[in-house]
Amino acid sequence: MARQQLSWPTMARRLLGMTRPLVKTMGVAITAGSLGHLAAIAIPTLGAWALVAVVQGQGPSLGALAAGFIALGLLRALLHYIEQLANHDMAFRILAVIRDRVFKALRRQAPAGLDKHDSGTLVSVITNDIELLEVFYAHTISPVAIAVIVCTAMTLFFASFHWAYALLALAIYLLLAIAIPIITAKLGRDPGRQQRGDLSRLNNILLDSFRGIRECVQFGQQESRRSLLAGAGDRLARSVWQLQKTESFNRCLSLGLILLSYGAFWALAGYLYRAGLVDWGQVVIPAVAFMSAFGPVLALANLANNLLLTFASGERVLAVLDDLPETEEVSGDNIYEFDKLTMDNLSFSYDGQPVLKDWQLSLNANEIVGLTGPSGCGKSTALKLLMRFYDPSQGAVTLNGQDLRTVDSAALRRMESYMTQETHLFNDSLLENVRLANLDASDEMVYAACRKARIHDVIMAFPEGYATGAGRLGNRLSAGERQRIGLARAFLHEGAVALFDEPTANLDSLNEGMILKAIREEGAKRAVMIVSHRPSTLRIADRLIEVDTD
Ligand SMILES: Nc1ncnc2c1ncn2[C@@H]1O[C@H](COP(=O)(O)OP(=O)(O)OP(=O)(O)O)[C@@H](O)[C@H]1O
Repeated sequence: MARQQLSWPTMARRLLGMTRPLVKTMGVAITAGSLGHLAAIAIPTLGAWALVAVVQGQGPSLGALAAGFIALGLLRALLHYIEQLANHDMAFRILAVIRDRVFKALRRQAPAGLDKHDSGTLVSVITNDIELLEVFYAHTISPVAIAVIVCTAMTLFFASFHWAYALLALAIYLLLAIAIPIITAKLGRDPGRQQRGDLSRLNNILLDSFRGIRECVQFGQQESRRSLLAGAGDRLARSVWQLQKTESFNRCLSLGLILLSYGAFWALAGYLYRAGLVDWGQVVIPAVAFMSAFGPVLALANLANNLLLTFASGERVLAVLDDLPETEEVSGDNIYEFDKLTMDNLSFSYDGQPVLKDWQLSLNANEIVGLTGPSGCGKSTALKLLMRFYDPSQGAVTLNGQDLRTVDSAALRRMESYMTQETHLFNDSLLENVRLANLDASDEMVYAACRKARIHDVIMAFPEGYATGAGRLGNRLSAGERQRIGLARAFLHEGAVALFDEPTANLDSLNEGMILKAIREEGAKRAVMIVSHRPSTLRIADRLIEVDTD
């Protein structure tokens, strides 16, 4: 992930940009929220006004007053409901859009781009980080607008009694809504990032430990693993604690300021009264309104607390969206015939680390080419370049003479199948696990591919046969059996080119012989490249390429 550190305004602008299609819903939330807060402030203010009026002998009837309170209360409830509904409707719609964009970005980057990420971080981004953006969409945008509207309305209301009230209120609002969030943001930004980072580190260690549980047991590493987990848990607890301290400080600061402002308002009102600038009704009514009007601005002051985590998450989500794929998808014409795949003077580096240098290689229709060489010399990397998971740093891979960088990506995937050293089984039936190599294949075609890969009898021995769920089998399939499922997929794929990376590494000599015979038969209708260290496997090759690292 591009670990960019975005400024809060940049991030807010980018996250805000995603709300454009839902601007009407946001308008409803802001209108309902502003009116709802004004209705809430009007309840105690109406009480104060009635009190003053009664003392002056011209109060409203009790019935009218009660009706006013009830109407304002109901209005407040209804408007609050509408505000929350609109905000959450908008937030969850936007989260769906962001999730979709993140998955699209991951698809664009897969498979090569994803090698750079650890799966724990990606899982955190896809789940927790996106969820946390809800705070921004449901509890940040409209509260800011609502606070601006309500504070402006209240400042004007106070000015109608005396300009000094308005000035004091405005100063307090600005301190609460701007100064305190800025202080909190400064203090809490690093702890926020730290907390998100520590959480994904903990996820990584957990996933890693699950995957390596057998090695832990075999090599007696349970205790060291436990202390690694405990250490990550402690680090997370410390960063959460640090964040909590910032939040508590923020709350103390805002509540302290509000209490001080009560005193300041009463002192100002007392001064104005003694100076004969206001009557006592103009003391009580604005003072009660002042004390009741902090809801929206307090929400704004507390917002910085929530935004610390939300923006740390936003940074990670945007980093996934901004990550560039290793290779750009190309859309062009379909390719119907396969003639030749070549590497011309090709060099390739992983992040500046050279792996392949001046490679020359060709694979013709209906031939089997063996590729061998010392471990780490770049054989698997060469297959990935033939699949265009990566583009070369120098030179080119060409298909029928055309640079792979200009070949239609979907057509290329239809033309080439690639069996890797590890076969991943999805949590689906074995039938579907094989069929994913060719979704149009009938059940009979899947069985035939499995027979060729010498896995049919193994599958049929399970009580549910091909319907057996791969997830339920857990680790029951041996490495060789998994590998043969990978082979069955390669046989089922109808592309003109089949690339095999160590297809017989986990097989006994009997199975190896049978599978090589099947691959040999494939070679009659497809171009096959086999990467292997085994001379017995390479014997079926028409041509052998030996990589020389000197
Ligand atoms: N995604 C990657 N990022 C960085 N380096 C990588 C990556 N994949 C492989 N390498 C490095 O590139 C080199 C070539 O790896 P590759 O897997 O292509 O070798 P190989 O010849 O297939 O090895 P083996 O015979 O052991 O399978 C190795 O040094 C490996 O560590």
